[in-house]
Parts: sequence; structure tokens; C-alpha cells
Amino acid sequence: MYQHRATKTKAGLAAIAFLLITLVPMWGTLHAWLDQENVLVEKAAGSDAMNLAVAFDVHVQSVVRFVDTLTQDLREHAVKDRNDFGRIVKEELVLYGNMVAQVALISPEGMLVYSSLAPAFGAVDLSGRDHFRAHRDNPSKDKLFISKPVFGRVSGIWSIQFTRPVIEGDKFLGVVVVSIPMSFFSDFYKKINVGANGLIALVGMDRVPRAVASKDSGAINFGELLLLKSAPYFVKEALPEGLYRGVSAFDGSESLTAYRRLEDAGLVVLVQLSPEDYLMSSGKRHRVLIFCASAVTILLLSFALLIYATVWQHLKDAKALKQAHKTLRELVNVDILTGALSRSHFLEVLEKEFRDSESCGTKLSLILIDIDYFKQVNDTYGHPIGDIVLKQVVAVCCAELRAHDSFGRLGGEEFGVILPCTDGASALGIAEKLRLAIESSKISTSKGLVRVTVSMGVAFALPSGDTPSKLVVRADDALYCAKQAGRNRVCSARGNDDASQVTTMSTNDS
Ligand SMILES: Nc1nc2c(ncn2[C@@H]2O[C@H](COP(=O)(O)OP(=O)(O)OP(=O)(O)O)[C@@H](O)[C@H]2O)c(=O)[nH]1
Repeated sequence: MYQHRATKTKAGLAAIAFLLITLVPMWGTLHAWLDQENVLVEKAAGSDAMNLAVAFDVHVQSVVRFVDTLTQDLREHAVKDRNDFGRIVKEELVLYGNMVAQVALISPEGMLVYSSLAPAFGAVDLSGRDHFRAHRDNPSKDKLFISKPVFGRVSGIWSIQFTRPVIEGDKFLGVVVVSIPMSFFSDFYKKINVGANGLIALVGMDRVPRAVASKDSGAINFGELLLLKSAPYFVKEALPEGLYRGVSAFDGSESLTAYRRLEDAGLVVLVQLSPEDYLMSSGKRHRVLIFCASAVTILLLSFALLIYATVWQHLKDAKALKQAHKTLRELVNVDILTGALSRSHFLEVLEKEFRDSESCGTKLSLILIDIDYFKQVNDTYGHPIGDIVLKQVVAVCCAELRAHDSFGRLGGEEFGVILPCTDGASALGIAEKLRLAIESSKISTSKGLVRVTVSMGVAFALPSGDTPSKLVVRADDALYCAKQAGRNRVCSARGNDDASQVTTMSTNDS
């Protein structure tokens, strides 16, 4: 279960690594690119807004100069040709068309004494108007006054009034008024493309808008709208022109505004662009790119899933193969009938123990065991009973041995015991113990109790010049001697390769 989870984790990590390698750079690059493009578009929009503001500044200044010239010209006529003033005005107005809504004269007391719109007017008191009071209260200041938008009592329209005082010497003789309809400015501004949500405005430093052209300008009540004091263009200490991103003082929307202050006229020109407009086309492109990147992401996710499944399957197969190898190896290493080590594995273990024996003073012993007259057992009881006897001999021996001893079947009815860290004398003792155990055991079979004896050859590793194969040869010689000496006995090799150097250590002869 744990291995199963580990395999899944490894496959998951491979899929995640793939996604990280592909998705992170892709989205990172896209994100940086989109950000960069937004910065460039914002910069271009700022430059557009400022260019428009410069153009409006020039336009407004020329209109102001133009209207002021007219105002001064009419004022001169008001003093010199008072009786002919009406005719002169009419002639002048023909030249100006819709640009001038009305020309009026106000008496020193504030009463309307002439209006180009209503020559036969009744008594109209204009003494409360800002422009009249500004001139009456400062008669020595011959300065153009540009009023807030006012709703004309005679004209019935919203207009901006350009006024100058009529003075003769030090004497205040009244005020000459030239009314420019607000539509003159706003209709002109509307022709300029500032986007669906953009805005162009002419604002007084008194925070009252003079003219606004936007999609909502119709809803603006010019009598009441007072722009926020905090708007940067009202801060006199600030630069006379600037660009800022923030909330619009007109409609509360986020916008990019360019302004220019006309100090002399007390006006500010504003060009306000909406990010909604100038980011629209790049926004569309961004959405297409994000859509494509999302589609690629889905493809990569599917691919990652495929990687996950493939890697998982591969790891599972590799694990199963490893397990199969392990099982096969175990099968090869173990004798199927008796459960003892197979001959090949027994010899491998002997090689290893021989190498390791150097660490414990070369104390290593080997016993070879051969069942006596085993052919007779087979012949008497049959081969299956012979198998039972083989298994039982192994079981009896293993029960007598230590955990670190190794017991193997070398072939037929021949076995071997590796005794690590065991000298010759101890090995002989162990061999004798095994011999006695087998001799005394009664093997229960379907054909009754069977008893067998074994012959053993014991050899121990020599301190120098010895090898595993020489050790086997010496043990085999000792076993041969045990057989020759009458069987059911233990013989020991004396310590060299010579078969004659074998000693019979135990016997049942007695
Ligand atoms: N039942 C059984 N018999 C086996 C097996 N392997 C070998 N044998 C038999 O073991 C017998 C060995 O006989 P021999 O080599 O003549 O030796 P022995 O009869 O034990 O005589 P000595 O070794 O000289 O005492 C043969 O009959 C083999 O068929 C096995 O796996 N099962």
C-alpha cells in the first residue's frame, strides 16, 4: 500500500515538474508582456490627452481674446455712440452668427438698459450678478470678467458672460456684456473624439464648470455643480499643466486627465480619457492571448495527466519486474524440496563467509554431509518416502544449528554446513552433534518409521594460502574417508589438500 502511494507520488511529481517547466515560463512571459503593453498604451493615452489639452488651451485663449476684443469694441461704442448702439450691435452680430447669444448693457445701478435679444424689455435688475458686482466694486480695474454659466432671464439659455466695465475717467457708467452660449464650447468639443467615456471640460478656477462635452454632459446642472477643491488643477502651487490618473471630479470614474491652467482667464482646460476606452483594443487582444494561453494550459494539463499515467504504469511495471526478479532469485537460491540453500547459492555464501572470515581470525569451518545408503531407502520405500527422509534430515540439522550458520543441499542426498567464526575443534563438535541427532531421529512416513545415518567430512580454513574451493575439496576428502571408514561417522581434514591427512573423529563402531 505504501509502495503503491510512493509510486503515485513519483508519477505526480513528474507531472508537476512538467507543468512547472512549461506553465510557469509561459504565464510569466505573458503576464510581463501584458503589463508592458498596458504601460505603453497608458503612456500613449497620456500623450494624446496632453496634446488635446494643448489644442484646447490654444482654442480657448483665442476665443477669449476674440470675445474680449469684441467686448472692448462694443464698450467704446456704448460710450461714444450710445444712441446708435443698437444698430451697431446688430451689424456686429451678423458677423458673429451663433457665437454670440446676446449683447447687453447694464446701468451703474445694475438695471438692464439694453439687450440685443429684447430691445423692448421691462425692468430687469442685474445688480446681483457676479460680473456686475465685480466691476462696480472695482471700477478702477478694467479687466475682462468671465462669469460662471448663468441662465439668462432674457435669453432663456445657459451662457457664459464676458464683461468689461464702462468707465469714463473715474466714473463707473455700467457694464457691457457679451454672452457666449455654453453650447458654443460644448458643441465644438463634442466634435473631438475622446472616446465613449471621455470628457472635455472648461472649468473656472472658482471650481464651476463653464462647458463640458461628454456622454453625460446633458445631465450636468451647471447651476449647482461645484468640483472638488482637491482636484490638482485647482491647486495654484501646482504646475500650470499636468497629467494625472485618478477619480474624475465629474463622474467619479477612474480616468486619465490632462489639464492646462489659463492663469489670466481664470480657467482650466481638462481632457479626461477613460481607461475603459483607451485600453479597449489592447484589452481585446489580451483576452484573445489569455484565451489561447488557457487553451494551451488545458492541453499541457492533459499532457501532464498522460505523463502521470505513463510514469505511474512504468514505475508499477518496473516494481513488478523487480519483485519477479526477487522471487526468481529466491527460487534459485533455495532448494525447492528441502528448503535448504541451493548448491549455487551455498557456494556464493561460502565465498562471502570466506572473505569475511579474515575479520575474525580466519575461523571458518565447513561440514559436508552425505546420507548413508540412501539408494536403499529409495529402493525399499520408494522415491516419495526418500523425499520425506531428505526433508527430515534437513529439518533435524537446521534445528541444531545457529542462526548465522548456513545449510545447503549440494546435490542428491549430499548437504553442506558453513560455520562462520568456528575453529576445527568446535566444528567437529557440531558435526558430531548433528550425526547423533540424525542417527537418533525416527522419521515417520506412510510406510512406517525410517531411520538413517550420515557420514560427515569436516574441514577448516587455513590461515594462509587457502581458498573456498580448496576447503570444499578437503571437506569432501574427509567425507570420502568417513564413507570408506564404514559410514555413520565424522572425519576431519587435518589442514592440507592431501586426502591421506584425514582423521576419523567419531564413529558408531563402538
Ligand atoms: N528420493 C530422492 N532420492 C534422490 C534424490 N536425489 C538423489 N536421490 C537418490 O540418492 C541415491 C544416491 O545413491 P548413491 O549415490 O549410490 O549413494 P548411497 O546409496 O547413499 O550410498 P553411499 O553414499 O555410498 O552411502 C540415488 O538412488 C539417487 O536416486 C531426491 O531428490 N529424492
